[in-house]
Amino acid sequence: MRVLAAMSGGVDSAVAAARAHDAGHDVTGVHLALARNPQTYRTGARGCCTLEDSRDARRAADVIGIPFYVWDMADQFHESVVDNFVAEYAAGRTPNPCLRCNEKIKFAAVLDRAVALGFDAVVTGHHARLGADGLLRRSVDDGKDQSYVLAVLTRAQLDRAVFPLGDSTKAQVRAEAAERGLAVADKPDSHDICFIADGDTRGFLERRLGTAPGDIVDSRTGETIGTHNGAFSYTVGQRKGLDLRVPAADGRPRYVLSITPKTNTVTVGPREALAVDVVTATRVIWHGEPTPVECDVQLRAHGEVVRAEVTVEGDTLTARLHEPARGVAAGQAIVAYRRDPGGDAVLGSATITAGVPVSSGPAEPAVAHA
Ligand SMILES: Nc1ncnc2c1ncn2[C@@H]1O[C@H](COP(=O)(O)OP(=O)(O)OP(=O)(O)O)[C@@H](O)[C@H]1O
Repeated sequence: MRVLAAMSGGVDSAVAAARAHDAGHDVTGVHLALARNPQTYRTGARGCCTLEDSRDARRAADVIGIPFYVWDMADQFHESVVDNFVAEYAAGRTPNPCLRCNEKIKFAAVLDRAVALGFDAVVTGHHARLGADGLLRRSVDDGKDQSYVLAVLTRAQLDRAVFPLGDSTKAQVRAEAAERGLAVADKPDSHDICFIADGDTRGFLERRLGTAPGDIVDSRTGETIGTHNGAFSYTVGQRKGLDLRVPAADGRPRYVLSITPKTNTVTVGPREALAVDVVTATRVIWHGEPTPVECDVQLRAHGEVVRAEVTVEGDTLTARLHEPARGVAAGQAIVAYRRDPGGDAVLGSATITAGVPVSSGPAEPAVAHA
């Protein structure tokens, strides 16, 4: 196959490209320049957007012995990922930009351009597997598994994806990189959000959206117990960073229960009020298995899995959880997995719209738009 290896400048994608080359594919390496001002992006720790990353990717391609190009995708990245990230927070939701980048950039803009240039597939260093049945599966390395942020891909996108690392642990990948003489063998893993240089999401949102002082309200009493600089920078389930002037009567911490953009209000309550046992979601990608189906669901990146009955009707997915989950935020993905000894298989995914609090009546939106 003629394949395009997406090379971030990190160790994973360097080894993925090398393995694709060893497997006999005709591999071309491409680094995506995603930053409009690369110098403002984090250097060193990040594996995606700096000039240093671009040079690391080029050096790795040279060692492997494959042609290498840099594609400037900064405009598409900013429009599809960064602007969407800001808009989602402004609407009171909690987006996952890595998932969005996979959906709109790596396996859409990049894949489309690759196909137009005559490539058969895109190779990445994601930690995930593709089964013989075409279903996405978790990596053998639980701690590194990235199936959650890939679960949004359609069958057509998965058919043109190659993930050479899914059967390896991160430690094995690093050891192999060293054996291959790849200078990135010890490069630190990327963390946080690549376009937020200092890791301060709230500061980033305030620079984009301005500050908008408003109230933090107690769900039980309706009393204003604190203030904030913009409801948009909070997330359901959040406990830290709440500036409360009235301590809780029971002395227990309070958590964000909901965000209401229209009134710029953040509502907080005790931990037990976060528990939901029904989750609804939209923008469904489902891989065929008839529903209702008993499966595991994951409700946020690196979150725990919960057993549930999942039903898909049209573009709505409903998950009835067998035990309550907390911190379920609109805008995050719900990913359904079928247990499988060869790596749990992704049955489908959807974007969370609401969680229904345990033993409450009709669905209460996690975000009130009224
Ligand atoms: N700027 C980029 N240019 C090209 N490919 C990229 C870029 N950023 C990410 N990728 C691709 O997406 C994959 C997953 O990205 P992610 O940021 O999660 O990687 P990572 O864990 O940092 O991996 P790596 O060690 O390869 O950087 C990478 O392995 C790579 O194939």
